Amino acid sequence: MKKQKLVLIGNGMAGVRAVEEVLKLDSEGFDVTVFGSEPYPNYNRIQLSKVLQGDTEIADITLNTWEWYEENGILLYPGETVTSIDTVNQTIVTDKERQVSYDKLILATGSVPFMLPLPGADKEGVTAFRNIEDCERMIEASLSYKKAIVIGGGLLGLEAARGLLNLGMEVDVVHNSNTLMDRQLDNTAGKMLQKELEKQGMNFLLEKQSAEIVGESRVEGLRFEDGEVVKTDLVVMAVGIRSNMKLAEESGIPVNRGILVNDHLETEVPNVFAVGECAEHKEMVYGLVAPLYQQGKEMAKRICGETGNGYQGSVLSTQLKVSGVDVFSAGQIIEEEETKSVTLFDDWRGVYKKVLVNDGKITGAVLFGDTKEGTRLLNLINKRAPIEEYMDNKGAEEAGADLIASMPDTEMICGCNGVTKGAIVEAINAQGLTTVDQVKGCTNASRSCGGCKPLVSDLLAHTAGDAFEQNQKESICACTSYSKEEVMEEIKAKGLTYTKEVMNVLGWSSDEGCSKCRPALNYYLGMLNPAEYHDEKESRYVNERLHANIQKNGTYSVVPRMYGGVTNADDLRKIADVADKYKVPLIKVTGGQRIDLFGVKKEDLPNVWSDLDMPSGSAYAKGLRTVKTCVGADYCRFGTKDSMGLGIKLEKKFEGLNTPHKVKMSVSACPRNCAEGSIKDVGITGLDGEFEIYVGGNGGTHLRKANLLAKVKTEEEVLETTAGFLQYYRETADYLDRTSAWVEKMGLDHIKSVLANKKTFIELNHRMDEALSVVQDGWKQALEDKTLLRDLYQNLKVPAGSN
Ligand SMILES: Cc1cc2nc3c(=O)[nH]c(=O)nc-3n(C[C@H](O)[C@H](O)[C@H](O)COP(=O)(O)OP(=O)(O)OC[C@H]3O[C@@H](n4cnc5c(N)ncnc54)[C@H](O)[C@@H]3O)c2cc1C
Ligand SMILES: NC(=O)c1ccc[n+]([C@@H]2O[C@H](COP(=O)([O-])OP(=O)(O)OC[C@H]3O[C@@H](n4cnc5c(N)ncnc54)[C@H](O)[C@@H]3O)[C@@H](O)[C@H]2O)c1
Ligand code: SF4
Ligand code: FES
Repeated sequence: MKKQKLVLIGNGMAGVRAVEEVLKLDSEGFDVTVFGSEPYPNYNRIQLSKVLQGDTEIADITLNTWEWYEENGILLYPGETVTSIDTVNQTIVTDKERQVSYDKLILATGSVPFMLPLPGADKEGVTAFRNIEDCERMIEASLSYKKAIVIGGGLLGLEAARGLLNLGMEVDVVHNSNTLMDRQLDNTAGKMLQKELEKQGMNFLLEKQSAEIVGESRVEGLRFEDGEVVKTDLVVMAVGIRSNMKLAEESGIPVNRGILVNDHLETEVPNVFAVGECAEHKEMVYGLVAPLYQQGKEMAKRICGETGNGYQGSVLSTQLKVSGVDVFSAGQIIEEEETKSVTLFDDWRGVYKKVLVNDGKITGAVLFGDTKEGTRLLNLINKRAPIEEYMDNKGAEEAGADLIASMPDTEMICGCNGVTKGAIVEAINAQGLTTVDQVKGCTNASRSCGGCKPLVSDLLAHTAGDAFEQNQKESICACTSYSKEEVMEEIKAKGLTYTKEVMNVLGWSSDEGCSKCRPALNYYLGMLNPAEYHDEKESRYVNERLHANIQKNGTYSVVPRMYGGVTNADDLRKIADVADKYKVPLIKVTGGQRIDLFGVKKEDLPNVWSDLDMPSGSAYAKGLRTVKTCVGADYCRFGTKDSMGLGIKLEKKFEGLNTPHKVKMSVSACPRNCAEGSIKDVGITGLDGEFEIYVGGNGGTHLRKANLLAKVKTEEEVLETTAGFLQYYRETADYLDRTSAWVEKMGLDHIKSVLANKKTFIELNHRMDEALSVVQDGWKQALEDKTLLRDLYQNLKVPAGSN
């Protein structure tokens, strides 16, 4: 049967989940095309709070990898915005003038942050907090500026404020009412929350009306209506969101506060659906993922021609993601005339619980300081349970009964994803799951805000018993319970030689593995057996497979190697000729002292490399990127050493080496450290008669100053110590750990003691030499292998917006 064309506008959390639901019901029925204005695959927007707070990284919040789209045959156009819909001829047009027809269209355009229309709101230093760019903007501001104001004391504002405090800024939160989170908490809980956050260092300006953002081109202060001006370098607006429905409205699809939909998420226009924050269902527009995911499930049934009761609306519950503060609320928050409540207020322990009752039925709850009962209360509110049900169980809990054991199977464990205790227990028993990650992989529980992780963990301990206890170690991914160390042991003991074999022999739960374990296994296998192992291109991330970095607009960047940042007229001429011939729109000098050609079309990549005839700079690789050097003794009057010469030697020695994550190095010829060794994975400083070797520095999001590993006398010793350090990192780090994280994990003293052991040091160097003996240049290898060339550059299914 001919496949139907399903087009999704909006590559965000609600839209992509809805597509997952469609594929679950009918994996063969649709050709799916996805447009997303943001230049990324679908990521967990919720976790941006955690990124800002320094608990996770942007790289770790991807929900659906590039490979996921590819594997499911989905055509993704990232960084491309749909600008109009012709609902009569069933076509859409994008800002790149691409026209695509559809049989079924899903609008999942989300929300736009509401920006207060204050005079001065367009100044530099004023931002929303909605997407990766906003998050990066705040992190960047924290590197140069000291003071921030967050306007809005709701969930978003408080999570942003906690993040900015963690980034070392002073933070004022400006709120227009006298209670924080006034949409989610009552006055008592709001005041307790304020006290707790003040202890953490937040300053509150309550009942304040902002009037103007003052400053020249950049924000310098915020003026209130009462005339007071508070100084600031950054203003974050977190005063709510508005449905993003402009496209729908302009295309004649009926809207109100959102795009109007019925119980099956159908708009009033045939074959056009809307889901997520852009949709309005029964006068409600939702701003949390739980209802959006429920909507997606019901919509998928209708799209796949299945029957269902349709979406019936959701009871909202919220939890603030600020560590050290437990707040939960659900359903009704404030008492009405007929409302009764069960209240506990323990000022001593800082615990407050209020359960609201109408007609003997539980209708809402507010918890502060102890939120263990949150999920249970949400379940009771959802089924409008009689208050006795809560009180009876409360007795059991107080008598010490196990909360998890006493939960019925129908009770919800993961509110975001609608996963019940019964579903998790069934998955644990049927598939022998022993880790939270595995439960996430199989059931979706804990895949969104992560708030239910402790409950999932308790449930695992209760259901899997010993197996869970033994498995407190981190498994590589949800496909297996094996840790990295165990997998490496098994590879060595059983002589395993390729990724599928490892998965097979070690009983992976999925035959194909996943985007987390495939690249990791490929790395571990190659590292353990460099001479024999055939690198599996298909197990690498897409940038590494293509030997180029995909850019926002779907084109690629090309960086030839420029050893030690030193170049010559011939190379510069070649680069200029290539730039002219392929109409390269941007030539940029990088922070690593080389030249980047931006905007190269995918189909031009092989010819560009061939014409350049220079080694690849591996700017895409988990391997040595750059060795930055200062000008050194030959030219600088402070220089004590030939920093450029040593930099070139280091780069020539380690280029092409695979490492768990990217590695950046530098060499400076005096302690003035012009090549910035204190933020490099390996930074060398030349002194009179010796070199200092610093390791584990990081200049990115998680700034880390490098530690002094060793002082040595000669260049030879620098090369050997670097080799010993890098090989030990290669052998013991988890795949995707930067040296900064690894040094913290292992401890500097431990690494020093390993390298101080002469025998171990020689063996590490020996194994490094073995690894280096087989490295190949990525571009050369691709150019020489015609099959590879064809597979990589002609068969790639993700056009990523390419022309
Ligand atoms: C920092 C932060 C923390 C949060 N924490 C929580 C939490 O703890 N719990 C919770 O439940 N929720 C939380 N949320 C809310 C949650 O992230 C949203 O409810 C959810 O992401 C909405 O999903 P969506 O798909 O409707 O919209 P979005 O995720 O915004 O996706 C819409 C996408 O469509 C794209 N788009 C729009 N128009 C077009 C067009 N014309 N063409 C192509 N693409 C287009 C947009 O660029 C966007 O990428 C948080 C939100 C933020 C910002
Ligand atoms: N943990 C979570 O669940 C979480 C975290 C972050 C964001 N979110 C979601 O993201 C969306 C945006 O969050 P939000 O906090 O911006 O929205 P919100 O509407 O929940 O809160 C905005 C707050 O700003 C206040 N406000 C409005 N105008 C103001 C003004 N002029 N001056 C000072 N204060 C003002 C409001 O009183 C309100 O308390 C919401 O849908 C929210 O549910 C959820
Ligand atoms: S690090 Fe020292 S030697 Fe090198 S350029 Fe700077 S001042 Fe000169
Ligand atoms: S409750 Fe949010 S991920 Fe489970």
